[in-house]
Parts: sequence; structure tokens; C-alpha cells
Amino acid sequence: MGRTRRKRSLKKARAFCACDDQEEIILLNTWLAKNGMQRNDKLVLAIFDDTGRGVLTKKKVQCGEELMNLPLNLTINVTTILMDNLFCKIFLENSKLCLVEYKQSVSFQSLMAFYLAFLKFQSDKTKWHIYLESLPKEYTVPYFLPNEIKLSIDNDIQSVISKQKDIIETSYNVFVNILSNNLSSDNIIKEFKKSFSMSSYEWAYFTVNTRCVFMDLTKVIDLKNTENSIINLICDNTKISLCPYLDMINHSPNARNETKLLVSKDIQNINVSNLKEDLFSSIHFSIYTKSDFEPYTQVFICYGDSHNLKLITEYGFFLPANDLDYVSFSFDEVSLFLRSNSLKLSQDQISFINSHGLNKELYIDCKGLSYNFYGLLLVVKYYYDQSSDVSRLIYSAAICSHDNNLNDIISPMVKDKLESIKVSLDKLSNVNKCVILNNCVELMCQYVRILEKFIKC
Ligand SMILES: C[S@@+](CC[C@H](N)C(=O)[O-])C[C@H]1O[C@@H](n2cnc3c(N)ncnc32)[C@H](O)[C@@H]1O
Repeated sequence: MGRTRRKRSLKKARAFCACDDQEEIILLNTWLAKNGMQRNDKLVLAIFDDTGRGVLTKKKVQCGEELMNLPLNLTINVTTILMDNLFCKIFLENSKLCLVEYKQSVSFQSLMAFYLAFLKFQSDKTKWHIYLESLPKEYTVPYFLPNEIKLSIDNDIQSVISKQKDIIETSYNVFVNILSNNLSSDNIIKEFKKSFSMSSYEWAYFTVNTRCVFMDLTKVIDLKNTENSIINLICDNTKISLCPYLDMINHSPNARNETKLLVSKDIQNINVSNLKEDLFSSIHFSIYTKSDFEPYTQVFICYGDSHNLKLITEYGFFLPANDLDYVSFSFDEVSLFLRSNSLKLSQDQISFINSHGLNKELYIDCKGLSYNFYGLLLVVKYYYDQSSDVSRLIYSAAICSHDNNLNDIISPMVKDKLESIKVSLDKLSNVNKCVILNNCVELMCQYVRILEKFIKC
């Protein structure tokens, strides 16, 4: 072997290391096989240098191949929760009429998180113990940054964190109230009441956030006639599910994949009061790839087209050179800037802007101004220009949207934003780095690149 080839193969050998021999993974594989999971036998788990734990293929995988399929009773979905009588007792054996008092007051994701915290609390007393042990112990989302560091990261990241905090705190308080009014004499519930904590709920919430897949069971179960069911607590849909092993697959924006439910014809529209676990061993959830993967490379799926702000705040990772990234500006921020630059918008202009939706989605990306931002600036510049028809200009902006004069209007505001991101980056350079902070810094550097490019154009 020549030196270059040897070097290359050494590099390749270092890109991952197998982890199928770790105790929790051996237990997981054995448990899944015993309970009917069918997995493409080319696949194993490995730790990759760039993405952490993920799925490796030992042989070529071709477009159209099934990666794995799981019987429904090996996934944690809405039916799992509804069939867990002990969990339902938390709400139904209660001094409050929970289904009335807390009607539609939590998202399904929050209920799933509460359920996961309940399962985790029971340790090896539930069938999910081995699965729960295989999950990450902590998550790399900025939500978990210390407060003093949060203050120096980008405003957009801060605003996502504060929305997450809001949802988590509100739903946590609902569950704490429900638990405190529980009347059950069951020891597990009594003990859970004492042990349920914000940190256990946060872990569960981000487990659901980072690992759930879309699963639509509306044809299988009847979610309309649910009078005495805890479904009434939910304010949105129930189409997410936790799928062991499938949730070990990392994201690539280039991967293509599909899932399907394999259901026999006699199982449909089951009433929630007739749910039985056995029914679900014959329904399988299958995922197959529409991409090719070479031997000894990582198998990916695509979690959806996502910019880094979402990947970082919801999943805890960053994709370099992500063309979907953008720097957003609020309408208030823009109008304040215009006002202080003698370009105050008139009532007529504001009405026109609002009625054309030009007060939303104002951003700059690697291609320049967003369509709405461009339209808004057309209104600023041409609304009172007798020789121009702004509506026509906005329409033609869809075809031709480059006008340096418009860019110049907001250039001082863009420069200010650029400066303030640089100042924050400077502050962060003195802070000890961790994965979470590195991701935030990467995103802020990406914002700097986008804004510098805009100013230079
Ligand atoms: C569905 S799980 C995938 C399995 C996960 N890596 C594990 O060890 O359990 C999603 C999480 O994997 C990580 N992840 C997924 N895709 C990634 C990527 N392209 N680069 C880095 N981390 C990634 C993130 O931490 C994300 O929250």
C-alpha cells in the first residue's frame, strides 16, 4: 500500500468506532430482537468523530432498501400512553376533574415528556427500562446553558430558549398541580409525586424533542370519540412517537427516506376504550431509505429542511455551510430604524405593509434580502413616488429582486447588527467552550458572514 493510500485508510479508520459491544447497546439489541424488531443486518451502531453515536452500514445500502421495522408495541406512541392504566390514574383518580379543568391545556409533546418521566422514575419496573437506559443522559441544546452565558448569545437563540422555557414551565406546573391533587393509593404514583422534578421533566422534554418521529395513527385508532380519555388534555395532534433504534439515526439534509405503517385490513378505527397491546404487535412501522450509502459509512435520514437556528435550539447540533441560515429583523426594529433616519412610515404605508404581509419574514440570507424585506423597502422608497406603482413593483420583485439603492437604505442598521454580534462574539471568546456554546458561536459567525456579504454587495 502506498503512503497516500495508507494515510487515507488510516483517516477512514479513525472516522468512527463501533459501539455495539457496549453493555447498554447489547441489552438494547437483544431486547429489540426478542420483541420483534426487524433490522437490515448490514446496520450496526457506532460513534462517529463528527456526529457522535449513529448508525453505520457494513455493506452498501441502496435506494429502496428497508432500514428497519418495528411492531407498534415497541414504540412509545399515543396508544402506549392510553393503555397505561397506572399513568391514566394520575389524572382520573384526582380531586379535580382534570379532563375538564385542564382540557386542551398541554401539547402532546408535553404529555409524552411527562409520561417518559413517569417511566424513567419506575426504572426496571417497566418494559421500557432497557430502551430508557440507552438514551443520552443530557442534551446539547442552548436551553441548558448557564444563565450568565445565555445573556451573551445571539438574540434569536435567546428568544427560542425563552419560548421553550415558557412551554416547559407552564406544562410542568400543570403536571405538578395534577399530581398534588391525585388521590390514588398506588405506591408508585405516591412515590412519583414526591420525586417528580423540573430536571427530570426537562430531560424527558428534550428526549421527546430530539428523538420523536412523525407517526400518523388516525386510521388505526378513533381519536374523535374520546370522552373519558386523557386525550382531552391535549391541545394539538398526537402524531409523534418514540421509536427505539430508529432514533439512533442522525440527520443529513441530503438523505431521503420514507416511513409507512404496515397494517392488516381488519385493524382500523379502534375505539380508545378497546385498546389492547396484542393488537399492536401485528402493526409495523417501517422506514426505508431513498438514498445510497457506501460500505462503512454512516446511514442518515433527513429530519426536515432546517436552518441552524432550529437544529441548534431543538436538536443540539450544527451543520457547517448551511445555505438555509438567515438573519432576521423584526418589523418594530426596522420601523424604529427608519423613524430615526427621517424615513418614518406613514399610517397609509403601514396599512399597505400590513395588508400585503410585508411586516413578517424580514430577513437577509446568503442571497440577500428576503422577498418581504425587499417589498417593504420598495414601499419605503416608492410609495409616494408619482411615477411608480408600488403593487406592480412588488409583483415584479418576485422576478427581479436586486436593487442596491434599497440595500443602502438599511445598510446602517445591518452594520449595527453586525457590530453587536461581533461584540457578543468577543465576550464569548473569554468563556470556556463546550459543545453547546460552540454551536451558538458557529451560528453567530455564520450570521457575521451573511451580513458582511450583504454589506459588500
Ligand atoms: C434522533 S437522535 C440520533 C441519535 C443520537 N446521535 C444518539 O446518540 O442517540 C438526534 C440527535 O442526534 C444528534 N445528531 C443528529 N444528527 C446529527 C448531525 N448531523 N451532526 C451532529 N449531531 C447529530 C443530535 O444530538 C440530535 O439531537
